[in-house]
Amino acid sequence: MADPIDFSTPDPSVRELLATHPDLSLDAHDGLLFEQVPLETIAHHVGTPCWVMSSGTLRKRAARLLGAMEAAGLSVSAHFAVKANDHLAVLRILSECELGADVVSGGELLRARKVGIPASKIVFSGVGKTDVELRLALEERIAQINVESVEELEIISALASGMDREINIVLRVNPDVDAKTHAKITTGVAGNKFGIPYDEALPLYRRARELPGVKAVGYAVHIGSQILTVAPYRAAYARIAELVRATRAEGLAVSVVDCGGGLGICYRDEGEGSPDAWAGAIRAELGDLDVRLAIEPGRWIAAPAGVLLASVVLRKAVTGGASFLVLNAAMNDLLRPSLYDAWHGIVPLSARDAMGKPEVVSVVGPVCESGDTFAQARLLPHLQRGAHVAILDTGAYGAVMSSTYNARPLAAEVLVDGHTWSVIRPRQTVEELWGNERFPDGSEEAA
Ligand SMILES: Cc1ncc(COP(=O)(O)O)c(C=O)c1O
Ligand SMILES: N[C@@H](CCCC[NH3+])C(=O)O
Repeated sequence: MADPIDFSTPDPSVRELLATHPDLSLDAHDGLLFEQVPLETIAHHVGTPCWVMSSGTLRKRAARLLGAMEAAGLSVSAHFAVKANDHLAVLRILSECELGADVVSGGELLRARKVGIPASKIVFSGVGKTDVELRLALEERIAQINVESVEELEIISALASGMDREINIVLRVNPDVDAKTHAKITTGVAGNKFGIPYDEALPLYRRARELPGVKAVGYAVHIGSQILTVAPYRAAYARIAELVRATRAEGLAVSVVDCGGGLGICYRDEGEGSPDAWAGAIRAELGDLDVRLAIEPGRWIAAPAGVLLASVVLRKAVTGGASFLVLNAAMNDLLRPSLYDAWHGIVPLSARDAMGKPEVVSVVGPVCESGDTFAQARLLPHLQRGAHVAILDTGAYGAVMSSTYNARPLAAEVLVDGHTWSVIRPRQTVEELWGNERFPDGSEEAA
């Protein structure tokens, strides 16, 4: 007899999706479990939309990544890319796993410090750090600032000298290597705003050695996100190795290479980026350089550790076409499908629903934008009004990219750990949406 949840479709079935998500399972009685917690329980008590993060998945994936580096014989300091998920509870778990932080704003820096990540384990990237943010980094004495332009180098030098400080700087190089990822998340080809053009890196390194307040210690490279093959990494690292050798040939010391992040995950059926292959690329190209190595992973650790729970508000029938399944989650919650046409698995929470007769539907949110679409022409089990679903792989670039567009309060967040769960951010109230708004006459209430 055919497996009732293994229906034939170009998209992965519920069973196939669960096979690539080991901490999600379908229990005949309790429905979809994250670790050992029935997600229906959370939907029932907390309501939807609701983000759910798994502590166990975060820990396992952090350990797996660090283990791959170690197995390759590499001593690497790992800095979690806080932009992927900046919730304090998530950062605390990852800091307990020995990860430092890669930050791109003063706010992220302070979040990392708030959970006790030592300044010595914080690196600061980004093309437009403000003076206020740079002063904060200098005051905190973070490990290094990844510099993205000559202009920024001069600003940091002036600020640091004014504060009588010296800070380690690493030049982020744009190696002009195509990461073969989505155009909106590639960062390492000429023309992207990120990094210093390859040919300008060594002259700038020379210049940095002459400037007060800054100590050039190495190079960084980050070519993009959701990278699934090792070839772009090898190409980028080979160029960095060449640069390190050329720099040393001039008698200049280089002690750090920051290999960036970008390792991709399996959203659909693309297979996930391999930590072993990534570690192999680092070892092959940079292993004999005698430098301190760093990585900045975000998505690979956090994305599969999160789901977004939503309810079916209604089914909208379309004559002669696929019905719309309108959810109570929307693009203001999860922006990735609207922004990048990203594909996310959608799985019913109830075991009975998950085994329902499949049909082709379009899954949309209620926001007034045609782009507010989670899935087009998706084969899903038949779902009725009120049914709950989990949108998978939303632990990275999910809640952090939410907005309150259409006056929709930010969704609640829950953390599961084994059999237990807790609310780590209550649902925002409508009153909180306008709590900071004032009328021009200074009053807080409409007349
Ligand atoms: C400088 C830098 N480091 C690390 C990351 C993390 O990337 P990912 O989440 O793809 O690992 C990013 C985001 O792409 C980044 O811009
Ligand atoms: N926000 C993007 C990734 C950008 C990574 C940051 N440079 C995503 O959801 O895939």
